[in-house]
Amino acid sequence: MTVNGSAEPVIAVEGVEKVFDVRRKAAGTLRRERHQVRAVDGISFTVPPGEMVGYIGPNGAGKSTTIKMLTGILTPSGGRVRVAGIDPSRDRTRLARRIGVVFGQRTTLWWDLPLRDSYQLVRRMYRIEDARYARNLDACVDLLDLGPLLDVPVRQLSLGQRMRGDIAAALLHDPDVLYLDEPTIGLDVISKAKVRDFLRTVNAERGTTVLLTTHDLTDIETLCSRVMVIDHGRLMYDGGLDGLHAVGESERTLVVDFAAELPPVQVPGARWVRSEGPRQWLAFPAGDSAAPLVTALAASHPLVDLSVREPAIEDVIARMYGAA
Ligand SMILES: Nc1ncnc2c1ncn2[C@@H]1O[C@H](COP(=O)(O)OP(=O)(O)OP(=O)(O)O)[C@@H](O)[C@H]1O
Repeated sequence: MTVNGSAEPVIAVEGVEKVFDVRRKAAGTLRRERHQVRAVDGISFTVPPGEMVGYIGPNGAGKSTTIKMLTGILTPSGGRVRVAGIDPSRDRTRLARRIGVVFGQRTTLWWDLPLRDSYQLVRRMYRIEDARYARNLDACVDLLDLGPLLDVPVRQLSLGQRMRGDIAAALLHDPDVLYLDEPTIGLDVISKAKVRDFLRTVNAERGTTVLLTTHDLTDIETLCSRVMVIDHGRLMYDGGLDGLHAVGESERTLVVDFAAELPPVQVPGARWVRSEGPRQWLAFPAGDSAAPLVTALAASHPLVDLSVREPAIEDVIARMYGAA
């Protein structure tokens, strides 16, 4: 990748705005009034090559609009965007060779074609040379377990299989930057883990820069060193996940099944939340490790089972605003 090794950011966004003109019916009349929606309202950030950044926020916050401006689908109303040194809205075709895009909610594959044929079309579209295509396809097939799926039409794939197929398609041309919009939405636990492992490997081995939009905090925790939070079109936070938890005073929950019904247990570092038969819920700061709690509980009471529940990203954000 050409920008790798230099201090140049691969994504540079400076004071970017996107205003939509919409017409809405005025209350109590049949008239339609003009109205402006500031979907993105003056955002600035840079992403150095090889970083994996989470881009999160509540519904309607402006995430997709930002990503569409970074891919060149939408032209900003103001400000400046550069991706791999290219102005996306001016040179979308050139940019397409440098970026890969995956939307969890829809496929970029050909519905009636087997995966193998879809990949051939991608190869022709991007004019990927034979050796590189073979190398990238082999790596994706291997790491994403796509071998048995290559001859299956896309419409017959499960959501998790299709998502793995989509991610491979986005990487065949070796993009510098990968945009992922809800890549684990609707997937089961095993498929989610596979997708996350794969993304980590791609990032580590190829140095691909990743911008990830998700509502699943575990995606962010397992993949991203940095998170940006957007709300009402503005960047509310840009930093490490620990900082977000601290600002949001967020908590994780330990769900413990004891061998017998017990009075509320008291453990240092945790707060009893509720009990239901032998099951108890204990909250602890999201930035802390669960290990000392588990050790303390196991030492004092026989345990049958336990699990840790992550705070929903909406809760973290809601608390963040509550604390602000
Ligand atoms: N083409 C459009 N025309 C008019 N308004 C739009 C358009 N696209 C987005 N918006 C508005 O811009 C705001 C931001 O939308 P956007 O889709 O970027 O949010 P988001 O953060 O991606 O939300 P979600 O998590 O629900 O996908 C919303 O108020 C939305 O209704």
